[in-house]
Amino acid sequence: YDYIIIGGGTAGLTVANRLSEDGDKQVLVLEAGPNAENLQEVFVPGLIGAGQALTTLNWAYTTVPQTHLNGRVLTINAGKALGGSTVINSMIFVRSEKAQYDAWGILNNDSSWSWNALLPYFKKSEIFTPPNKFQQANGARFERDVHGFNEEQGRVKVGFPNFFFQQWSLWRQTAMHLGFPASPDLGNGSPHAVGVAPASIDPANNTRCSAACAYYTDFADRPNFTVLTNATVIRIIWTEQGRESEITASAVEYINANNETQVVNVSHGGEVIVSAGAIGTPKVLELSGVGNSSILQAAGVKPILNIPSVGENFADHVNSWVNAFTNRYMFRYSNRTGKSYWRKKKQFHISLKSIRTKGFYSSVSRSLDIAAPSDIFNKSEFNHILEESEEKLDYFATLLSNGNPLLARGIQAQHRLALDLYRSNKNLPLEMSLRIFFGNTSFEDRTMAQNTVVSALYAPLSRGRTHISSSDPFVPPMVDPAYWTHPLDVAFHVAGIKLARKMLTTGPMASVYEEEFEPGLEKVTDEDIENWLRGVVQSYTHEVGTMAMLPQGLGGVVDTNLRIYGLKNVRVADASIIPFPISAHLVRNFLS
Ligand SMILES: Cc1cc2nc3c(=O)[nH]c(=O)nc-3n(C[C@H](O)[C@H](O)[C@H](O)COP(=O)(O)OP(=O)(O)OC[C@H]3O[C@@H](n4cnc5c(N)ncnc54)[C@H](O)[C@@H]3O)c2cc1C
Repeated sequence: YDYIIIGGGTAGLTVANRLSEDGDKQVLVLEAGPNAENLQEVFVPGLIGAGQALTTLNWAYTTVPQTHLNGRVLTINAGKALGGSTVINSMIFVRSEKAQYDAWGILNNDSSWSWNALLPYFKKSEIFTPPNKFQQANGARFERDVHGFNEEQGRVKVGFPNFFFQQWSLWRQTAMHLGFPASPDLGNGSPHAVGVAPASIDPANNTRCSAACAYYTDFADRPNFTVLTNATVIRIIWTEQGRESEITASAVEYINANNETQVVNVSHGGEVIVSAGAIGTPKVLELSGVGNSSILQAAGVKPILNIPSVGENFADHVNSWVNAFTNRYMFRYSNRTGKSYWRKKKQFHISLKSIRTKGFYSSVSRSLDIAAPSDIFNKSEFNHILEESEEKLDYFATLLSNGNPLLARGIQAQHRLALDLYRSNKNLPLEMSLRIFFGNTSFEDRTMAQNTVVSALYAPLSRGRTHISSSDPFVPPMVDPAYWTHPLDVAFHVAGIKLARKMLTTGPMASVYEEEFEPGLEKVTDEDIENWLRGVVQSYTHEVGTMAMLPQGLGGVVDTNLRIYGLKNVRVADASIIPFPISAHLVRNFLS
């Protein structure tokens, strides 16, 4: 094969589709999971929770006990199917603040990684359906200039939901009362606002448009585009020619559905592209002998190339919530026909009719409110917080870099940039969204009359790591996101809970507020909230950064062409290359 792609997920299928446009090139995708596109739990948007619960479609990585979260072990969901995480994700298709994409280019001294340079590709990837009158009446807005409509080139079907709860309009009005502008488009690079999020859903039939739907199903008959499912890659095999810079991938070893070991060869001049996700990719590289030599030796793998930053620089979003009782009014909802579904309680009834009639299950509708520092801190208070972080730049860069001096410089460069962006209100630390079911209370134990505001911590400064601990490919990797290690992350998250409370109790949301029950009104001070949060915070499963695109002098693993330093023909294309987390929900748009 001219190109062997390890992992048929979000980025892997995108790359495979585009490469196979050249009919002279043979492209192979090896995907560990099955093709699950025909499962109702996958294609019915509203059954999203059921999809995640299917452990067969979810790697469900577990973390080591988290020091700053009361020693709790958290789960990080990641899709294990053709289409990767887009098979189980929430389908929100928004973009981050321009300055955050620009930060990638600044860190790499390469302006080809910037909002302006990426926007044409963002547009190329999508087939966008503008909102109709019903969707506009429910708050959907779009700016034509930032979207793609080309049915020849576009692949991901993107549009607005057809189903809206009444409370979302109250939520948006409340946000506006609190000073958030109404967003003209949450994908326009200025998402510090409130608006209705577009979703990767096919408007023709209200079904999920995963990466498999976008980049594989309609192209499966290309003779040069081969996809093997249930194929778990064990390692890359190398042709060593003496000098490190000439280490060349010659083949890839995988285990097929019958548990047989197979080898596929890379053509002369061909390439291997690793797209196994932010946890899967460093694992494949480490099993192949590329990574921190001491970690590899301890795991029983012969080192081929010592790159100590492989698996480091791990960043993830986390979330938490405020739950409040509400009155019945909130649960009457309208669809196109204006019909009331108040009495319908079987939430997990698989409703194909619902997607036909644009009912509850036809979308995962979200109105998002993206907050900046100015929304949660007053200026002098925030300056003080930033000064404290600036004084400790060295300390945290060293602490978070696991004894790797080059990466310490890289983390320090990221932190400096993040603090500068915070100062100019361009690093957006929180996403707020209104939901009806969220938190630790099981679905069965919930009363219906409940509102949740989810507060997600974006742009975190904490960095952790993931590494193999065994040469056995079926032993899950060690995952330590080191959540909440940096005090600025804690300060933002506590402030997010206070903002969530304020949103629930400000008009017009206040008109449907009855009483808060989580964290509970007895949690008054910042310290009370912080202590409660340590016991409940969850992963938002937006992990990035473990094969960071950074200069070698800053502890990078890949260059700006996504080639791994020191390897002749191996690139990485997935969330692991993102050096600096962005404030979007999260990277689907970018990886497409
Ligand atoms: C539950 C959930 C909700 C989310 N909600 C949203 C959202 O609403 N909007 C948004 O933009 N983002 C969301 N995200 C994040 C987003 O979906 C991911 O960041 C993105 O899809 C990651 O893409 P990727 O290409 O890096 O990895 P993935 O899409 O995860 O692809 C990696 C692929 O590699 C395969 N693989 C791994 N190891 C091997 C191996 N050894 N051999 C062969 N194959 C292997 C995996 O099975 C998988 O298919 C969500 C994520 C999750 C998990």
